[in-house]
Amino acid sequence: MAPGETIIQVRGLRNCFGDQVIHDLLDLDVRRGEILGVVGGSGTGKSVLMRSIIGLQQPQSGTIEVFGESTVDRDEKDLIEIRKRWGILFQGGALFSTLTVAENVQVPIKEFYPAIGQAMLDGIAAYKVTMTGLPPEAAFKYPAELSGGMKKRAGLARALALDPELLFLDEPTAGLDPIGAAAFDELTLSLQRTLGLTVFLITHDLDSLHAICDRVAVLADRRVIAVGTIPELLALDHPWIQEYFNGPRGRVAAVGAHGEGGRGRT
Ligand SMILES: Nc1ncnc2c1ncn2[C@@H]1O[C@H](COP(=O)(O)OP(=O)(O)OP(=O)(O)O)[C@@H](O)[C@H]1O
Repeated sequence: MAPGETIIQVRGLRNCFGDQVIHDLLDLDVRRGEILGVVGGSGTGKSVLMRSIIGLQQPQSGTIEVFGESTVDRDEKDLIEIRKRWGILFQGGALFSTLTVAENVQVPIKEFYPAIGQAMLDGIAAYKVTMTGLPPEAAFKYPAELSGGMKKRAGLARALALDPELLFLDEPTAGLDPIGAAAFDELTLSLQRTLGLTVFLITHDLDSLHAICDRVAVLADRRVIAVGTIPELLALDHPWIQEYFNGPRGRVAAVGAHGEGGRGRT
């Protein structure tokens, strides 16, 4: 696939839980090589959208293609080849608490490549741990021994275990202090550039949107109401978009990213 080509295509998506309609007629395209920020009020269905895309949530209707293949109504084993091509950092890191960081990183490798020997597994885990900016000794620690920021990095190391082309990040900077969050943004951007990743980034973090996202998709009214760069979104007259980006926090984040010394992408 060429850069800019659609890597995730969602059309007419409908998700309900009982009487509660979460998504209706939702469309979205994610292009290869971009960092797409996904924003929306709490409960608008950002995580449900991600879970639908990766085949963990069966929608009522609609189509979803990732790398040109449907992820709807597929058995887990049908999705094996696609699952090897993406990595996921779930909200909160979702590390296995009884495994060390290295063992956590090795979980997806063992699942998909059971024949790989322990020495190579250890080598890959050490490399991924270093790649995410953790000290080498962090590989031997248990999640409970790590700070919040280190847990996120360990989760990212596991998400990168299989050298994915596509990375899903669900609120990676939530719970981090501003310095830790900015450092995680830098890491995401540098990995995306170095590895040529496409990143689907669910976030509430306005600083992250300004600092690293190429485009932002806005979820409201059960669908994606707009996708574009932040200046493109600001030109729209939607009340939630105006309130979000032009409210007090939005303005501070914009000054931080585009003001003196800033290097906003959008
Ligand atoms: N398995 C489930 N069963 C029933 N309802 C669910 C389920 N998963 C999600 N929901 C509901 O779907 C809605 C959307 O949830 P989701 O977690 O996707 O929101 P979100 O936009 O990611 O929110 P936040 O920003 O607060 O994380 C919520 O009202 C939630 O309660």
